Amino acid sequence: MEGVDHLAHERNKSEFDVDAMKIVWAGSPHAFVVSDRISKLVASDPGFRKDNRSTLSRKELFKNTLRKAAYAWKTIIDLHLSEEEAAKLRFYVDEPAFTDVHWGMFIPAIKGQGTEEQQQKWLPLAYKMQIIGCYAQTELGHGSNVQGLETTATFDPQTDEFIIHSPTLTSSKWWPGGLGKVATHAIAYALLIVGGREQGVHGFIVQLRSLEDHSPLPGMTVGDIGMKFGNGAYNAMDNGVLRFDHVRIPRNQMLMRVSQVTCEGKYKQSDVPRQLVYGAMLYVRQTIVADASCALSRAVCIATRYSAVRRQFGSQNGGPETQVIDYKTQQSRLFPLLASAYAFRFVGEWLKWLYADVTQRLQANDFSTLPEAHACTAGLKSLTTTATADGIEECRKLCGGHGYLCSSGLPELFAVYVPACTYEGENTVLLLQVARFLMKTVSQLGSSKKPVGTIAYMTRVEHLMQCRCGVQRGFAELSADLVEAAVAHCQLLVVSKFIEKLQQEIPGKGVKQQLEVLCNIYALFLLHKHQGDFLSTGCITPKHAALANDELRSLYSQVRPNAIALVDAFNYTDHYLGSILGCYDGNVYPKLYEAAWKDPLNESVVPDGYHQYIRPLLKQEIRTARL
Ligand SMILES: CCCCCCCCCCCCCCCCCCCCCCCC(=O)SCCNC(=O)CCNC(=O)[C@H](O)C(C)(C)COP(=O)(O)OP(=O)(O)OC[C@H]1O[C@@H](n2cnc3c(N)ncnc32)[C@H](O)[C@@H]1OP(=O)(O)O
Ligand SMILES: Cc1cc2nc3c(=O)[nH]c(=O)nc-3n(C[C@H](O)[C@H](O)[C@H](O)COP(=O)(O)OP(=O)(O)OC[C@H]3O[C@@H](n4cnc5c(N)ncnc54)[C@H](O)[C@@H]3O)c2cc1C
Repeated sequence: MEGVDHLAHERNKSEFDVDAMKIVWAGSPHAFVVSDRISKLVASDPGFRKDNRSTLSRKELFKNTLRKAAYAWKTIIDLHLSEEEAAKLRFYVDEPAFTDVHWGMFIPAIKGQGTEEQQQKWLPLAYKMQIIGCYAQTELGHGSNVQGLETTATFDPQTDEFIIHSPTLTSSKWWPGGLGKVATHAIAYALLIVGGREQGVHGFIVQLRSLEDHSPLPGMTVGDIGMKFGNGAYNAMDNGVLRFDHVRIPRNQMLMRVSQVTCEGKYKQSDVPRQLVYGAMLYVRQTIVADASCALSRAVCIATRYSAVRRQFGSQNGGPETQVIDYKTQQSRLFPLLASAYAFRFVGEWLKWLYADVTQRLQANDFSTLPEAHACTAGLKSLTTTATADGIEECRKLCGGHGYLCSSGLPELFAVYVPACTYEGENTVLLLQVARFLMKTVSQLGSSKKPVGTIAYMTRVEHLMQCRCGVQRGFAELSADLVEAAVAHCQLLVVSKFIEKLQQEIPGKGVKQQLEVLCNIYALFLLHKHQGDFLSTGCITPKHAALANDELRSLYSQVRPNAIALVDAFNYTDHYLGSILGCYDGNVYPKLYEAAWKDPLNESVVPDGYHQYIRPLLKQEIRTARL
């Protein structure tokens, strides 16, 4: 039935002020207003239609993405959108594109690693999109091991230029988004060689394509690396391959905030740490954490609404069957994911603050919090993306068979999201970075250097004092256990930031109570999942473990009447959700039925290929058929 809200009875059950929760989710009343306005603008504009994406060929999809990016840019200019509004527009357009890497990596790299002069020259061009940049770090042979990159940048004092060269096949740049077909410029990372000496990996601004006709400049071999996981989805992005054949660039195109090469060929290091070369990664990892709560909440919204619509078994006296959301097993799989979405939202907010704080300090040449910021961004990126990718897949299963249809929105969401576990630092490699930071801290316990900030708790963990002398030995041997310790540290961070959020004033009837329930679910679910570790280390007794489990069940019952309202609080439009199963009005079955008839296979009753392949089979003429 058109226009009927099939979930109205669920919405009527809720015990809290949903509008107030929408503001908590958005971050502030202002953020809510902006997000709400832009989401409706995108949803109502046919130029941003996306429901036909899975039926397009790669070439059609890519061209359509180019059109959308140009149309989005025109919208941003015509409507004089602010940076905040433009970022929201990109979010609701919901299509990976070269613009992500241009704004998310190319510009931040110039800002973080370029000198004042370099910023003045390049940033205005990039802000107006008169040049389009990509971030060319990874190579065919090396991604995680950045110091192992093979591309060389050799200084030629005769001409005051660097010669950028790919000496081997494995030194080909491989993966950079936007590189394949669009970018005019790259920040290319290469091993600097000055006066015959290797000086480590540095970033260089390299023009790739002509600004007149887009043809690759001399010495560049560049193209797309091919189809990626899932139909549609991330294939809108032109991840690329690039080889340099002795390409010359002026000396002033090496990003020189961290270290400089003079025209005489002298290599000089500033007093800023070398790690600033990795600054863009710090920034992007922080945005990836914020994005995790969006992707997870989207999947959870779909699975929760559908679980309230779907009925299986349990009919009494011919009455309706049981809504699957009422099964305790469904709740025990779904509600921890709902709680995780909220938990990741708040830790993402906190990480944004931490990043702003470290950036301010770096500008004032205070580098003291950089290692902690690196550990937090790396660890939380790993934790939240792993949990989100797994969570999206769990939501697909929670929707039964219909979750496997593209029209559920979940297969595409998974395909677009899952590379987040690999890009911007492979998740295990990042956890090893956290482990290294934790072990360094342990080795310093008892010295005059007291751990502060997110590791302050370590002084309170007595048995860490006993193991501090041995921690630098056997890191590689114990790395699998150390990765688990790093995960536990990050989980503690998420829980503690959720608790800190609850210590703030939170207006709105029943809002704080709902968040307390979700916070307890998140924490107790982790305790339940890892109870073996807690029991074996004597942190809890079997009685505690049983109590935690009982409490979890009771918390799930408290969430149940509020579940639909808790996902409504994300304020997602049907356009953004892109899911028949998750549509706001819950009118799932007629929409699924109608959508099926729109599939290209249903354009004709008898399929193409019938006369060639089916009829000869049926007529036993297969031996004489021309196949
Ligand atoms: C269609 C719509 C159009 C709409 C238009 C609208 C326009 C407006 C839109 C705006 C949108 C904005 C969107 C933004 C979204 C952005 C999304 C971007 C998408 C991302 C795509 C993915 C990109 C990539 O993947 S780039 C490549 C990333 N690569 C990696 O991450 C490599 C991983 N490897 C490493 O990080 C390192 O090399 C590492 C750390 C593993 C190496 O270890 P190693 O021990 O060898 O390190 P060393 O080099 O020796 O250094 C060690 C030393 O440094 C410390 N350290 C390491 N990393 C860092 C760091 N990042 N920061 C600080 N410190 C670091 C480390 O701890 C060590 O310290 P010690 O003290 O020595 O212990
Ligand atoms: C969709 C997508 C977009 C991307 N966009 C860009 C981009 O714009 N620009 C760019 O430069 N790059 C980009 N990349 C590349 C990406 O950053 C790398 O793929 C990523 O950093 C992982 O590196 P790798 O591929 O070398 O993995 P590997 O390091 O080869 O990982 C393979 C396995 O080895 C393990 N491993 C590696 N090292 C260790 C270790 N020291 N100890 C224990 N285990 C280890 C890993 O855990 C993993 O299981 C993109 C990648 C993808 C998938």
